Amino acid sequence: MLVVGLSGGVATGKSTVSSVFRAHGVPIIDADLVARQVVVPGTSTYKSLRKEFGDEYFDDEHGGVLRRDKLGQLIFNNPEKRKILNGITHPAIRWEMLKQFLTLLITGTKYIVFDTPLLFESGYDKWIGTTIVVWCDFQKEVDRMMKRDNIPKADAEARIHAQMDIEEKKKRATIVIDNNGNIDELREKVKEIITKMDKSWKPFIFRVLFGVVIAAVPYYFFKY
Ligand SMILES: Nc1ncnc2c1ncn2[C@@H]1O[C@H](COP(=O)(O)OP(=O)(O)OP(=O)(O)O)[C@@H](O)[C@H]1O
Repeated sequence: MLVVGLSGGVATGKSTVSSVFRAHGVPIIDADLVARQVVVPGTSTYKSLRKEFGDEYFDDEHGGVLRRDKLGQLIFNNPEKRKILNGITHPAIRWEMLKQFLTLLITGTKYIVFDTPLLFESGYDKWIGTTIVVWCDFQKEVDRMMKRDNIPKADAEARIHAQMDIEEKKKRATIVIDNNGNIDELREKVKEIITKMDKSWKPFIFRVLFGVVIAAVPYYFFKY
């Protein structure tokens, strides 16, 4: 199975790109979604967070859900608290993503998209054959974020500056998608990429190699 890593800047269009893949029937492992799933009330991660950060970060009027905005504000300028938060959530996120990955591996899907904003920061890109970075000009990124999230310009700019420079991500990517045009143009670009991937032999070659490795294990086990 070929794993395609999808990343980019904040609000540069990753979700829009992944929705085109999804509509084409390609399974998506969405790191943002997983990060939300592991902190739903009742999970062990939720309980650890509540114990560590206190009740004020949970909305008991709405089922006790985590107040992500409030916690986000706390950790934005507090590296120590951010480290604690990551120490609690990251193992759970990694485990959940691994489970999803293994499930898809068994189903024999041709390729999957691994949608994660921090693909390069986390170092996962080293393990992934094909990486896609979607980008747009800084001003467009700020405007789209302000409009979508209803936040002031300074906050949008701060969120962009908190991430790895988009030029660095573009340099490391296998495929770069320019999203300075309109949404229909973006969708067309993604469809072209999907067409090329559908024709690619890479997943087939990976599958054969995987089959050889799987067959070799019992062979050597019984032989020696
Ligand atoms: N080409 C485009 N023209 C106009 N608006 C766009 C375009 N592409 C995306 N948008 C809009 O910009 C916003 C951000 O897009 P999207 O949510 O896909 O980005 P994202 O990279 O997934 O964001 P995040 O980093 O927050 O996960 C959305 O409101 C989306 O509708």
